Amino acid sequence: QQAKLPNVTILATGGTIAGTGATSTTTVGYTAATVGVQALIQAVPEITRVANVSGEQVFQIASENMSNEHWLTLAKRINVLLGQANVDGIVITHGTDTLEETAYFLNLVVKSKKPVVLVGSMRPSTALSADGPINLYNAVQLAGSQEAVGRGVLVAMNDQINGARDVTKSNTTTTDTFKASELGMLGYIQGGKPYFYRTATRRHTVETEFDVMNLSVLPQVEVAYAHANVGPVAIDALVASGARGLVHAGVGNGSLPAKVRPALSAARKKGVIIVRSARVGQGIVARNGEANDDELDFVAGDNLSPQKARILLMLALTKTSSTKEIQRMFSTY
Ligand SMILES: NC(=O)C[C@H](N)C(=O)O
Repeated sequence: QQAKLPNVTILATGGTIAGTGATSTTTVGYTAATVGVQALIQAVPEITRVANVSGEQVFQIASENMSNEHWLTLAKRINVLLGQANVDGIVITHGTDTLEETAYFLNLVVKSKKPVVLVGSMRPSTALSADGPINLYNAVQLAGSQEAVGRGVLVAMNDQINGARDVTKSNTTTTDTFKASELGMLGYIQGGKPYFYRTATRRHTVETEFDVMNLSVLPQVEVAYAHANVGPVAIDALVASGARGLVHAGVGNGSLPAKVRPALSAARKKGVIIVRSARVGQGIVARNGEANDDELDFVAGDNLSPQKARILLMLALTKTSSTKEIQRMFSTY
């Protein structure tokens, strides 16, 4: 242990960053989540010069298999670690498919100002020009930096820093996939130093009202996707399966197709909370815009993607079932 260096814990969860392929040119069709955390650290000995690093294997999964239960386990472990004086920051290695969702969940339930940085890779560890090692090196430096304190959960990939709320995977395979849509990234990591230009304005971490430390399950919230010719089948099935909340990934500005509106309205009358969002990927779904939310007693999803609206609605339902209160939360987080 070097006294001057920050203490960073790496929590490994799997993903392509821990993946292996048959050959150095295998960049699709590889196996995710095979390399353990100690091997990940040993592959980048440079990080031991910038931080005192320790590793824990929390799970070993491809992130398409990430579940609410995994999130609760991860959040609880992070809160315990960050409560210790000998931990300055945390890096989570993670598959990229649901990385943005884990990041937003943690952004709402981590109770510390210390840096929490998610990192993954688009190429497996065995590939030519694998992006995992440099991403991990940058993430550790960011998690150990003073600059990252109090900024909420961050994503460090491709030399760029993004905030958990706004970042999304935007390309199926390229290494520059993580973007904050039209809102832009927060900064860069260059030469081992973070450069921040912007900061997230929505409340996060220590400023939220959510606490998962005593929870073992989250309320069931599902997403129903709209498209031309859509009918009520999926919505009715999701409600019948016991959903307490439904996020409607509407077309355009969160519009409700005529065959969908009665099914959503009936679900609301049964007590299911309905959030109107959009499948478009950019822009705001505002209250009483393309639908009369006051009359339907629905919640407008602001600019959250459907998958992130699901997370906020789950956490909201741990506190309240009032649409007014939930609408306030969607304007706050
Ligand atoms: N690039 C990746 O990490 C993709 C992988 N399917 C995962 O999310 O685990």
